[in-house]
Amino acid sequence: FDLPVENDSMKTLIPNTWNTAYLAFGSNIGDKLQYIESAITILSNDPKIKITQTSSLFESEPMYFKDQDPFMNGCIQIKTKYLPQELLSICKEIEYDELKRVKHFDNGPRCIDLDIILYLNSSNEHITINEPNLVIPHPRMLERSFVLEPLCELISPDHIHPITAEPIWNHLDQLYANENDEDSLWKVIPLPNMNSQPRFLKFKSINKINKMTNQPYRETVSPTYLMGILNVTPDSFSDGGEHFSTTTIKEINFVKEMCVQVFQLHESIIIDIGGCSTRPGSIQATLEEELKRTIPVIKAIRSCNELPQEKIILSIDTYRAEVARQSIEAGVDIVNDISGGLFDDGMFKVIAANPRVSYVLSHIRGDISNMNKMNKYTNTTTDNEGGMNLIEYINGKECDIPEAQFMKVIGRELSQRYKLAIANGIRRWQIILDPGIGFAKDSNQNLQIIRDIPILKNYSCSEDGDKETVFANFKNIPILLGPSRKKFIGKITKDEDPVARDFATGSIVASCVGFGTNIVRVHDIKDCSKTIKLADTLYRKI
Ligand SMILES: Nc1nc2ncc(COP(=O)(O)O)nc2c(=O)[nH]1
Repeated sequence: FDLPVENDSMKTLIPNTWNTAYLAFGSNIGDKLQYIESAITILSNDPKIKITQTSSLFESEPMYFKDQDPFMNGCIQIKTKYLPQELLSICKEIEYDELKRVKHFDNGPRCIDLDIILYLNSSNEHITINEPNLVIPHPRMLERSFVLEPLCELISPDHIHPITAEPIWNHLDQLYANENDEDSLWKVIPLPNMNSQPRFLKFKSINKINKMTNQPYRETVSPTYLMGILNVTPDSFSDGGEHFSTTTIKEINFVKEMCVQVFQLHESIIIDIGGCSTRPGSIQATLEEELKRTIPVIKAIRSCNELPQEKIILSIDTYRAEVARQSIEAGVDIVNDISGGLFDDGMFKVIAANPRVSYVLSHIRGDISNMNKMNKYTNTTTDNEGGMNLIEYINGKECDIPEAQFMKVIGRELSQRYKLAIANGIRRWQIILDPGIGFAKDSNQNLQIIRDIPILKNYSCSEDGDKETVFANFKNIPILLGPSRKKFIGKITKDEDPVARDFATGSIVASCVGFGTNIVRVHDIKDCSKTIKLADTLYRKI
């Protein structure tokens, strides 16, 4: 687009005030995430820069020059006192002086690339620049899904491009409407390296047009992950503690048997180790007891060289920060916290200190003893809490249809936890969402959660008028559901005994996949590995 060289926007910059900028990053050499993390850390250590949001991480095929490794891309939102040209110098210093980038040729391989995409003054007005060494908005941003996709996670659907005068979200839809395969991206969630090899959870959705309604929609096209439950508690309602033992031999043999079954159909398995039952009304184990049950099992699994370690993703099912911390040290890759950080103020800091550990942020109300009395989800109970003037979107459009109200309330409450997690330094790319089946929901609401997964996946909200708050957008964040053997199933099938609900759980698991769930947490690993494979083939054609 043709920008006037001289324009008034630069005159609106007030010295020494906090302005907003959006930077795009990319790397396709070496440990890409290490370079990205290093660049973000250097920026955050600068007193004139505050990192306010990071996007998801995406893997994309190289544009322009094809014969090179795939890129890892994303965006960050910063507050900065640097003027645009000063910020450009900071980015170049980080690329070439700090991280030793060597430029071979245009669009060639690079360890790190930092581009200024957008720059807004302290009144949130766009600054436009057209100088030989700096053009803002970035002149090629509208042709790049690896910039627009992460950028649109951080800006509201109403955010207008200052030159085209169109919402930037619309430019992303227009780009995808071309249906070019190289525009579709893999969302990657980093896990701790193993034998210095990077590991990731990978997810992919594509934008499609419904040929009958001509309406755009997003379709999940990546395989569903199976999360197998390994409860090492004596009272977990569903498996009666069949795995609870003072030695870890039983657990190791159980894991070996699971792997044999699952790896016939799936590339990897997530094993979720639980040392403290969260059955409604259950007595909570002490911290010491939970540590004694879980840490030895994690260490035993991780030290067993008969297991294909790189294909085993370990998760700890805990709401305690100290259990999470010691479990990470012992080798878990995911912290699965049913409380969304509510039960232990220290949890978010532990997760933020480990940017390669993934975090399941779940929805709940109250605590284990009273949560099932707190299942009133009408708009009057939660909106305008603390006077916030919330604008909520589904698929980028404000939506007030009654059918969406239930999941909007869950999305709203989850978004409060999400913003707090981000404010405590957790990266968006670490987060998996779980709307909490069986936690402060009645049977019908548990069924509605499964039906409404597409609403949650497309939920976003901004606090109108408050420039300081984070725009919470759940697009591209994977959804985990844990329906296995739960009471809402038994109520329909008349199965009092949870273990008798396994066959019915299989049907529910297939439905979860059909509604777009990305990870399903199950007890009956053998049969559900087949159910998930079938459902992926049927619904995702993979
Ligand atoms: N993320 C997540 N974790 C969980 N942990 C335990 C239970 C309780 O079920 P169990 O006692 O049968 O394991 N449910 C969930 C769940 O729904 N989601």
